[in-house]
Amino acid sequence: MALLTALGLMSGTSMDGIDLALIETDGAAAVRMGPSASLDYDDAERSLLRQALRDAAAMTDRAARPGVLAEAERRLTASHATLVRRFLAEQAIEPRQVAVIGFHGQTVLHRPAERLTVQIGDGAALAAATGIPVVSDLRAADVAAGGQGAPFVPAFHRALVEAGTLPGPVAVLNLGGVGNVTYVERGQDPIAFDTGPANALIDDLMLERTGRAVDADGRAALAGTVDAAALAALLDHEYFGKKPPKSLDRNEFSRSAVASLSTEDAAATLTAFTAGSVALARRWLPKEPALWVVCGGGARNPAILAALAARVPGAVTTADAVGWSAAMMEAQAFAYLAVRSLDGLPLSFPSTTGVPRPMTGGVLSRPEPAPGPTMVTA
Ligand SMILES: Nc1ncnc2c1ncn2[C@@H]1O[C@H](COP(=O)(O)OP(=O)(O)OP(=O)(O)O)[C@@H](O)[C@H]1O
Ligand SMILES: CC(=O)N[C@H]1[C@@H]2OC[C@@H](O2)[C@@H](O)[C@@H]1O[C@H](C)C(=O)O
Repeated sequence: MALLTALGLMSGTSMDGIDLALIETDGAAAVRMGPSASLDYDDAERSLLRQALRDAAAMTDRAARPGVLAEAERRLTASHATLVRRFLAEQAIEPRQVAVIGFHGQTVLHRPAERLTVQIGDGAALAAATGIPVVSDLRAADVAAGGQGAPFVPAFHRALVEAGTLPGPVAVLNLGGVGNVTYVERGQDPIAFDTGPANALIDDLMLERTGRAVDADGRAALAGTVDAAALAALLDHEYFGKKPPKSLDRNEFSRSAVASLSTEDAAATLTAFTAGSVALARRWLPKEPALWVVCGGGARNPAILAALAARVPGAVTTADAVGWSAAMMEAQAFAYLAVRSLDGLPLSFPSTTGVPRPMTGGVLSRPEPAPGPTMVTA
């Protein structure tokens, strides 16, 4: 099949901004990575999204937009449109050169056990604003069919691993707000699930203690000491004993176990918690991974990378070090998934989300056709 040019847009659980990536792909084995861009949310957008998560907590109908959700969806869609238009102008790309946009939106609620996952983001409005077909709501069909609706990046992780020559089995570890792993052995369906918290608890701690939601370069954690009792309490959570498929809501875990510790010791302990939950995830993998490829913002935190290397027997590296993009992996993945959606190919599998059968999905919104020439009659 011919290669299509696709844009992927991701607004992840850390709610720090939007990533955009261009790829060319046939939706199968061929993936060529192109330029990318990001747009940070401003403080007003960040607090609006945090409020949207609170207002979504009581939702039972995924189409409802209680509280600030409607406003948050409008603002978020407008920011995505701004980023797309800015990127196309900078790269001198015409909208008609882009076959599709994969629009993840922002997860505001994820309760797969209740067949409920809610991503805000208006696909039709984004198509109208950009003049490009948009595939949105990519998780909905999976959850409606009984799947976890996450993780969804594994189909892309597999394509990358199978196109390369890395020593296997390979575990691709995404450390965003939440962590998820994809285990890839050549010729087999990927195995994937959420591992536990990645940066979300660390971000929330730092926001509370310093006013800035990041432990930049792991500096606080590297200056602190792990509190063994608090770490044991954190790791004593039923999620880690649960067999995959399984996925997490951003706010599934509490950081109350580190509340009385200094900022440094609390950060060190939460960092060890992230690494420790990945180490526990190994019990669900058929073989010990030879290589762990870390992507997402966690790949930029040396304290997390060191804590991980101390806890897993395989080698630990980053996506950038193997020629992929740690920062853009998810945006690229949603571009790839949008092309698969156009082709009716599966986005998720029984071994990734627990969906009963390989499942396609996504909702396609086409821009209105440009008005044709007006007939002038005498
Ligand atoms: N230099 C850095 N040092 C430490 N942490 C960092 C650094 N840069 C980014 N991060 C962390 O990475 C996170 C963002 O990662 P990423 O963009 O992969 O998350 P996301 O896509 O929003 O989340 P998810 O994958 O869960 O949807 C933030 O939580 C931030 O704290
Ligand atoms: C419901 C939802 O948005 N989940 C996110 C979240 O952030 C990381 C982890 O939890 C993962 O399951 C998923 O994102 C990535 C992109 C995925 O679906 O692969």
